[in-house]
Amino acid sequence: MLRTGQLESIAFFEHSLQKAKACSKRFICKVEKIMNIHPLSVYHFYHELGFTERFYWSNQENSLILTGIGTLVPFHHSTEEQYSAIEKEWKRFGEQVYIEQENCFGTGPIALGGFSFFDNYKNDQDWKNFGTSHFYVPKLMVTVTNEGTFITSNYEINEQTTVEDLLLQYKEYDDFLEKFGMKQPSFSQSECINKDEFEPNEWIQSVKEAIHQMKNEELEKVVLNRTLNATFSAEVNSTNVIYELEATRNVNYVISYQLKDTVFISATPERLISKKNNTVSSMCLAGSAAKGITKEENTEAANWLLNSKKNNGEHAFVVNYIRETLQQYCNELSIPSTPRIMATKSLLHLFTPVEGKVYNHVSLFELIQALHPTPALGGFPKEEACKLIRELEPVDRGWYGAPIGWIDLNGNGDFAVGIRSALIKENKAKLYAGCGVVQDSKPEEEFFETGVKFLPMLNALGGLRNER
Ligand SMILES: C=C(O[C@H]1C=CC=C(C(=O)O)[C@@H]1O)C(=O)O
Repeated sequence: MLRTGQLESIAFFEHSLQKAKACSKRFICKVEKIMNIHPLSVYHFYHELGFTERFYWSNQENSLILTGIGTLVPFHHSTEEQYSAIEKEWKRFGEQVYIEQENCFGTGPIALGGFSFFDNYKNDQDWKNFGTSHFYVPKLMVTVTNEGTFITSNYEINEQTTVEDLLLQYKEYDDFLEKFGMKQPSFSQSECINKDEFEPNEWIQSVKEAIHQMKNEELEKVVLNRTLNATFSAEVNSTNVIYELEATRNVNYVISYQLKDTVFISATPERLISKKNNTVSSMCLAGSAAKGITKEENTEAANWLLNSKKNNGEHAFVVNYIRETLQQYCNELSIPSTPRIMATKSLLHLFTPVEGKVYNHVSLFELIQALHPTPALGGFPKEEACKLIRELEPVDRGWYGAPIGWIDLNGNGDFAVGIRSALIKENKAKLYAGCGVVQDSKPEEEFFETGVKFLPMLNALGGLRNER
């Protein structure tokens, strides 16, 4: 399956092991271009290699699909300095890995992972595998780009490691790809047997309370989240959920991150920040309207949204915040003065793209830390809004609404905001949806909006099957 012949592989491992040992490296990375395989097959059959972690990432144009399985090195920190701690460890890893040649974008050693919404979140059972930050370098990763399909395999070595040890490991990956790389996963959706919106009346009361506080205090916007618990007749198959999300996608990202028995999955329209050399991209996404059925209804909804004072106000907090934050890191920044419409499956949003050029010393982790949470997920002012969220929300956000993505050793990468998401464990899923609350919000309308935000994920999970 792998393109490299046996002799070439022997030569590669002999050469790189010798080089790596000579400069005291602890890891070796091998990248190969291969014939097409479907990354979802690798994602689906990961346990055949005895792995318990897997990651799936695809962006809007499918210009980058990543599937990582197994952990070579984990990085996780529960301190409040998790961004700088992860960055430090990532740099250290970079110094310890032997790479034969400069790799194409999206291949080679990549760390996949994310952060929790709050630095010091409550010890929530649902999120116990995830913590405040979790990243890992996968043992095996498939990358699909416009340039083809690539396999990255990463190996840990020590003084005793022999070429035969590495070849044995390599053969295991090769056999796995030979056997499963083309095999169609069995897509079976489990039936939803119960759907329960968590404390709907209490949530509406919380929105009223937030609006009330805005009258007296300096708080101007807060984003409140609510949850829906769904139970299924059998274990939820996350391959199937990804497949459904991909088949009906019109969001920027489909992401899945599994640690042990828990999977966080998000079909999110929202990018927090991406970086390629000095170019960064972000976006302002806030202000929503439900889509209509006909084209005329959608045009009407889009016009309404573009002219809605309340939604434009909600959106402006995000634009101002992202502008003020990125200005500190960029020598060029381009943000259009008026928002446009972004359409997802069930909603229209106000959307303003952001492009910039950062100073040479600026890192992706620095930008993530500075931006998160934007007023699209926290509120404005940030501290007041976050304080109120913690007071009013009974369910921990975990990784909902937080940065999730990947980074390479050149410091390039892409981080999305984990909204329109669910946490899946066995036959249960908890879905998350939030909305911006401002002084002229109507609690029932916000309730409706969050209800619409649940739908694409609920649908992909199979929760709307009997209602279509
Ligand atoms: C907080 C969420 O959406 C954000 C992104 C787009 C529009 C939003 C809004 O109109 O309230 C939210 O700011 C969510 O989907 O959970």
